[in-house]
Amino acid sequence: MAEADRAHDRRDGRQEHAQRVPTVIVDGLHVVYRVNGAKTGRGSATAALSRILRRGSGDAARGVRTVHAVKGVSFIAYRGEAIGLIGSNGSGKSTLLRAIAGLLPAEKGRVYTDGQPSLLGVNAALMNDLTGERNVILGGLAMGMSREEIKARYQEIVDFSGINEKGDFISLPMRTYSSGMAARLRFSIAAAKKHDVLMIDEALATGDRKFQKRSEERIRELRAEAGTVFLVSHSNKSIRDTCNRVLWLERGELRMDGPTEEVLKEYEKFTGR
Ligand SMILES: Nc1ncnc2c1ncn2[C@@H]1O[C@H](COP(=O)(O)OP(=O)(O)OP(=O)(O)O)[C@@H](O)[C@H]1O
Repeated sequence: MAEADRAHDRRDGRQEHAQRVPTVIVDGLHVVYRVNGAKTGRGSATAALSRILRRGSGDAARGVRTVHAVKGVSFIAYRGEAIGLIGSNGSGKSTLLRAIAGLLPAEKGRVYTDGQPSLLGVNAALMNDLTGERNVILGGLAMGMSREEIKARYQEIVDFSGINEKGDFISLPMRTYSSGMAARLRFSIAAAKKHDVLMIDEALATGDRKFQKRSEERIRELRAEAGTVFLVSHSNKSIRDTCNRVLWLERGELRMDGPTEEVLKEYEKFTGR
């Protein structure tokens, strides 16, 4: 090939690259949980001793049960995408997100990410005995924001959460909040920062309708800011309103991956809704 052609190809490649930047690559991922002492009637000291003395080193010999939660999942997520994760209870959605966030090891296969993905609700290391106010600072610092950045965005975070709509709750310890209020504050803190990859697990289901609308709006903004958003939800409406692409998991396997409407149509046929 002539040098000019090669240069042209390189330019084309760069253009393509500029248009679709991968943020998460999941390649043949398997995740297996190991549960110790899962069988009943094995809690006694003698049973434990005989387990220790038993020969063999396999999981079964050690009395460990395994749950194969994610089975050979592969996909590439790009910048600017909002990807919904759907599937029946126990299909592996949360497990997949936790593995992408680096919180669970891969049994087989690989996960490549651009930067550190933020998993909402886990990465926000909030403390129940501290006030909402202190938690905004703590959560902000935990996400890598500077004190100045947090100060500048503090009011916006509190306003977005709506915690103070019914009185001065932000100066009370978080343990006095309802689960919905706590979830709203967590979402507001996480959403205050620009994320390369933001993963939200059912967060929208906890707030009331007004807050859901606000958070859906924020997800659209985060997407526009060129990050990638993953959303696990059992609400097909939330998925429709916020996501442009959907991954459908069933029994740990990726059953379908495509545009929201196409996948939801098949999923609704499957669930009979
Ligand atoms: N900590 C754990 N230890 C052992 N098994 C687990 C653990 N967490 C989840 N599992 C199992 O892994 C499988 C996938 O669970 P996961 O929570 O990822 O599903 P999900 O699709 O998020 O479900 P849901 O819609 O009910 O939240 C299930 O069979 C579940 O029992």
